[in-house]
Amino acid sequence: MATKSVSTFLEMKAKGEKITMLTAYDYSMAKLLDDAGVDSLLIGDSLGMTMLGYENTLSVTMEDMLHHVKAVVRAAKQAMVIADMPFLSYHTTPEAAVLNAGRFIQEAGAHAVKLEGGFAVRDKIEAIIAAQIPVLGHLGLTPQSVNMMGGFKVQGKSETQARKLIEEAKLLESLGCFGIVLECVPAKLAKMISEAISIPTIGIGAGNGCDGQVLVIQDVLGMYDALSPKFVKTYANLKVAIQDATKAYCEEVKSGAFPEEKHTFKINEEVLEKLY
Ligand SMILES: Nc1nc(=O)c2c([nH]1)NC[C@@H]1CN(c3ccc(C(=O)N[C@@H](CCC(=O)O)C(=O)O)cc3)CN21
Ligand SMILES: CC(C)C(=O)C(=O)O
Ligand SMILES: [Mg+2]
Repeated sequence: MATKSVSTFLEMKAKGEKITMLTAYDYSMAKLLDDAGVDSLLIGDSLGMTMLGYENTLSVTMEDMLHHVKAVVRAAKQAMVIADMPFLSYHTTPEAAVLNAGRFIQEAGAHAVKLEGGFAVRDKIEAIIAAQIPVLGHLGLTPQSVNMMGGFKVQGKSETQARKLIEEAKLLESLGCFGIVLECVPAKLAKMISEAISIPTIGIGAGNGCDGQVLVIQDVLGMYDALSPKFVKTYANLKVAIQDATKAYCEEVKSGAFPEEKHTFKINEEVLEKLY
């Protein structure tokens, strides 16, 4: 089966069919999610927090990202694979932005890239799209601006902020982005934006009026507790499952109950005889 693409996203919005997206950072998880039928896999720079243990996403490099994007691409058979551009990989010049976006396509095999911001990164988005690389926008809470925002806070609550968000969403549409992630934006504003543009909005903490939803997979599976944003729904509690399994394994190794005979390999008795 061919992978889902930019046109799939646009058709889904036109038909009113919701788009599903989850983050994935490694082969085995990406394979499970792809087999389960998720529409798109995002290698988020949130991997800096969930996979690498940083406090925010600012330390993540192109090399960190490429390593994980390559692993996810190997697993994806039907989902669209989107690589998140890390801090500083698209902020300097349009040329640098194209070359870095291009590495995700050429070296890693991603289908599209995502980057944060509106007016401030307009020329970079234009240049990447001119190079025929599909771009997913990202507005609202843009974690790479954490030091400007003074923390991970809901965005677009004031009239000025809300107007800016609406204008930026229209700008991204006009530049040719194939969708926009709306992160931590009031639900009614996100709905208004979704209705005002023809490209899909993918919400995270932005309510049910968006055209699709994205969450961080560790949050969905209940295996990362350094953060607990209000917008997360935990669909499984793997923290408990993983810790119970770990404790059971350790107990059985200590007691000698594991491994059992069925977990072992045999040697011919005649060979053994010669060794004695
Ligand atoms: N595991 C994980 N999940 C995420 O959703 C996520 C990451 N990591 N890393 C990158 C960013 C950071 N994100 C965050 C982190 C914290 C909040 C948070 O605590 N928000 C408050 C809202 C505060 C306010 O009222 O302004 C909340 O209560 O949800 C939100 C988004 C979303 N992203
Ligand atoms: C939460 C999503 C949208 C993201 O940007 C990430 O995982 O890095
Ligand atoms: Mg990100």
